Amino acid sequence: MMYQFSFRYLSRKFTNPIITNHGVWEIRESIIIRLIDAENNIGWGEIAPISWFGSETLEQALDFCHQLPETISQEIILGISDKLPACQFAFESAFSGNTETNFNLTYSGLLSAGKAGLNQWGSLWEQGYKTFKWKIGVDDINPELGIFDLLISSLPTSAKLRLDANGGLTYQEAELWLTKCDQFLDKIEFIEQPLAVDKFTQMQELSNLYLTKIALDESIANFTQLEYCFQQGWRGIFVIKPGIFGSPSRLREFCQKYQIDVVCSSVFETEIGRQAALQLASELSLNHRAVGFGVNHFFPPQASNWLETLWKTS
Ligand SMILES: O=C(O)CCC(=O)c1ccccc1C(=O)O
Ligand SMILES: [Mg+2]
Repeated sequence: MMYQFSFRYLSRKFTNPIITNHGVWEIRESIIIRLIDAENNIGWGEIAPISWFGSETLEQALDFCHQLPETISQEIILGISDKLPACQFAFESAFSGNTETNFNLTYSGLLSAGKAGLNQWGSLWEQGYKTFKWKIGVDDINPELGIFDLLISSLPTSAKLRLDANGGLTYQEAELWLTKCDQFLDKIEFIEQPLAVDKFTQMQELSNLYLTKIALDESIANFTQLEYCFQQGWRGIFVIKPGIFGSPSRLREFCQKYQIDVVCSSVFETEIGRQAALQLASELSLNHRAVGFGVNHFFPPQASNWLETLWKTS
């Protein structure tokens, strides 16, 4: 099978910059790809790398697209290097051929870091969100623990909260957070990536010492890392970002074989990457945990004809 290939660069501004332990993220850049087969069927894909998470950079993805010929084969797609996981995802999912849009999923709403998160969950709750995620490890631990107290006591009893440290805590800070969370077991779903990627053994230790569940995220950003952590005996939660993880078929195979406890999450993609990622999420979310695909992160919202408009520009 041969495809005509074209691509466009896209950049969008976050309504509220995303603040994590890695710094401030204001603009989401990505690449939309289009593949057309011999019968004129069109497949769309999105390359949305996050290099600080371990994927390729946007520049590397652009270089890859620029060096491809205008007509590409299935072999080229299946042969994309593991060093370009966001590209693997985009090209492989462009022709996954699924048009389902009504996934049987529940969604987690992302709150801003710091005090700003305190007055955001209410409107999300009214929209039906029951699970929220709040970034920690952004400010000093004491003020953050103070804001946490306010947040956890204001949330309704049936709400669930996830804390995401993006690998930014020390071992001692993680112990303080886990001690705190163990007092709210009914409301805390898990702590995500408390320690840096090179602190796997310590995270395993923490998961044995505390009742609050721990989820790995940065530690399992791609297939090699996922296999490593699984082989080392990780049986906690696995946060998977399909958009940067790599080949969707290889991911599907692994999850089905080992039945791991998965939480799928967004990489702030457009509806193109989102559709493909949610399709995977609906297949992989065995425990039906809420997926981290909140909405309305961008301003202005995309017009309904944005793709058409994007392809008119060059
Ligand atoms: O998982 C979610 O709920 C939202 C997505 C999210 O938090 C995220 C999005 C882009 C990059 C990193 C992360 C993260 O989980 O750390
Ligand atoms: Mg995370």
